[in-house]
Amino acid sequence: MQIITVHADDGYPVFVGDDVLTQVVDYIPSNASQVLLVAPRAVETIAEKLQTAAAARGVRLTQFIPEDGEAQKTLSTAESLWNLLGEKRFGRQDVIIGLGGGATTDLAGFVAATWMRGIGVLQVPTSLLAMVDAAVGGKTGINSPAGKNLIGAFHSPIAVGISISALTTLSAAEYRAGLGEVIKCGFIADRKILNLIVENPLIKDVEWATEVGKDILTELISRAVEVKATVVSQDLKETGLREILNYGHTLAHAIEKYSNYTVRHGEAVAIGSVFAAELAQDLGYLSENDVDQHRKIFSSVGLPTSWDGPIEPLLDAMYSDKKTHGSQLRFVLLEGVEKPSSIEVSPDAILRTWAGRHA
Ligand SMILES: NC(=O)c1ccc[n+]([C@@H]2O[C@H](COP(=O)([O-])OP(=O)(O)OC[C@H]3O[C@@H](n4cnc5c(N)ncnc54)[C@H](O)[C@@H]3O)[C@@H](O)[C@H]2O)c1
Ligand SMILES: O=C(O)C(=O)C[C@@H](O)[C@H](O)[C@H](O)COP(=O)(O)O
Ligand SMILES: [Zn+2]
Repeated sequence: MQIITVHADDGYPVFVGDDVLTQVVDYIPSNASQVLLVAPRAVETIAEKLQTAAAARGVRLTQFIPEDGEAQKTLSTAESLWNLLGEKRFGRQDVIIGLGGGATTDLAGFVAATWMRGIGVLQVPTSLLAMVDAAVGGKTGINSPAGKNLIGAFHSPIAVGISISALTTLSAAEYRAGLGEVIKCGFIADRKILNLIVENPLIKDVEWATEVGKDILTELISRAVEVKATVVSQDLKETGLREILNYGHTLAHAIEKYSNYTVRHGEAVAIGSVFAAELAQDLGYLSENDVDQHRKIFSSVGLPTSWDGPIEPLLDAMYSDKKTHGSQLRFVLLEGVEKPSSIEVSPDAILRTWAGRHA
């Protein structure tokens, strides 16, 4: 087992191992008398294990089963959770456990951040995407009709437990979507991630990755978490540096919203990162080879690299992006692998690149 420490707020450990549920349960504060477990039906087997472990600790556990996927990141689900916390008389010392994919850890974290102005949350990610990204770093939130993740709070967890064995029940498509965020980390801060993926093409196959390739998968997960931990430890509230974790997300969030969340987050990040590379090439920061590298690596793991819908509604949605300053759109662009920065981009430049790639 490996422990990666995030130095934000009080600091917290991220446990990475085959099965680290016990380590997470050990972090339930000793004065907590109850725990709210937020977990979708897809991870019921792990939820049962957590219930047994919590019972052994003498805490009362209530489980809330949200709708699956992005549909749970809504105000009405958050309200149901607040009502449940009130009904069960949850106090400041009690905690929430978010068990599931990134949608669940975002929701559970947001409810923990807002109940009584903030109670503890333990994050137990079960999708690859949540392991390498969503459960770590303290960004929590829900969506609104105005856009994705527009309502939320920074709320660091007490601890995060990444049990690699959880991935054995994850679908092939969800697993590949998680690789989108892993590759993003490679481009912004760790070229070894890109090398590992190129050297191990079978990594795209979740069965291979969780059996024969388990050591490589574990290294990829740990490296991606290290990237996130290093950035978040320096800039928890995204005053600058943290924006690099948003590589590919300006377009990705617009595509997710426009497609009514039928495009997976990790798939949208792959499309958005390739577009960011094309934009960087048009603006003179990257070469054609760099753009090819983006297309090849994302498509090598079965991720999409382009989007066929119209650009106008996407451009409109991009103006709700949190990196926007006033009316000025900003993109995270690369000047090379491991060289990200946040750059103001005109709508004309976006339209030109979009038109060029469809020529
Ligand atoms: N807070 C952050 O820093 C951050 C970072 C990245 C992404 N996100 C958010 O995370 C969300 C995407 O996360 P996601 O891709 O995990 O989506 P998700 O939570 O919708 O999970 C994807 C699907 O996999 C299922 N699933 C999860 N674990 C499983 C398992 N072990 N076995 C079987 N099925 C399982 C889920 O029930 C769901 O159907 C988006 O809302 C995105 O905005 C947040
Ligand atoms: O942790 C961050 O910071 C990120 O930007 C990580 C992203 O992968 C993640 O999707 C995040 O939720 C996006 O945040 P947002 O502030 O653009 O909504
Ligand atoms: Zn993301």
